[in-house]
Amino acid sequence: MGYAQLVIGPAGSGKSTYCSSLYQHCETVGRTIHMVNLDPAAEHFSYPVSTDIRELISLDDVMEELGMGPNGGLIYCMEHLEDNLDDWLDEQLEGYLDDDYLVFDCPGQIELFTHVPVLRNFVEHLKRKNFNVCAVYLLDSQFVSDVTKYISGCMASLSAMIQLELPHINILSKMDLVSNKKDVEEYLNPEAQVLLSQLNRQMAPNFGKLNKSLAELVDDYSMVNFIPLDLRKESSIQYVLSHIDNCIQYGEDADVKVRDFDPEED
Ligand SMILES: Nc1nc2c(ncn2[C@@H]2O[C@H](COP(=O)(O)OP(=O)(O)OP(=O)(O)O)[C@@H](O)[C@H]2O)c(=O)[nH]1
Ligand SMILES: [Mg+2]
Repeated sequence: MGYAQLVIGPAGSGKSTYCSSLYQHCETVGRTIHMVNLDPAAEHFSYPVSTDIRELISLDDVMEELGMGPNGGLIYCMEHLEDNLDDWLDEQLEGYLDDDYLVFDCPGQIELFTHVPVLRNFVEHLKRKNFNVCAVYLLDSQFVSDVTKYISGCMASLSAMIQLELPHINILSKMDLVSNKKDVEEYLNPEAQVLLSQLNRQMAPNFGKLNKSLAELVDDYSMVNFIPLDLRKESSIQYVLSHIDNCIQYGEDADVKVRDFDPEED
């Protein structure tokens, strides 16, 4: 049984920075995680990359040789990955041990987790290979001060949930940039009434019905529980990590084993 985080979210939401901080944190506490780069356009890394999609295909080559633009080229690269799950990916996965913990740093193109089936097939493949996978969706806290941007971020997260059908953790990133924590707090576990009144205040009256449905949707499915992440604080990283570990049952097997061998218990 392997464990994996699939780190997703809009462009620039802080995925790679999170990956890097997570790696450092794990190093500090003496825990081994393996970083996998799934972004064929990435150039600089502040964590050691143990598996890299660019060894399979790079965006530069695709753009140069096929004359594609950056976004079409990226989709092309990811589809190439999809075509190579059984050979390239499996070869890579064979290099890991049974209960290794992998963190996949994904590209930020929103298409990848809204309607292009590549990531879905990718995680299906990981599941077949006996990985417990969790989607870690990052949303930039800077967008949360505005309720309309917040709703759009929630909808993108919901798309990912529907597309991927994975255990899912929402994270509000870049909390160090939030000067007034109170502004953000009501968005961590928002209530339909609060969202609705804010939406109605900002938008023309003819959106009233739509706003009500959106606010209720967000509330009904209680999909929007955001965990704030402040990378300056080790405790914040630890808190986020423990939620994710819980989601993929990391560490539970170990507990069971200890208990099994405890002579005090029957
Ligand atoms: N202040 C602050 N800046 C951050 C934080 N996380 C990321 N950034 C900045 O936000 C920008 C984007 O960060 P990345 O980690 O590259 O974001 P990403 O989601 O990997 O971006 P793409 O891979 O291009 O989609 C960079 O300039 C980072 O320095 C944070 O916690 N605090
Ligand atoms: Mg990145």
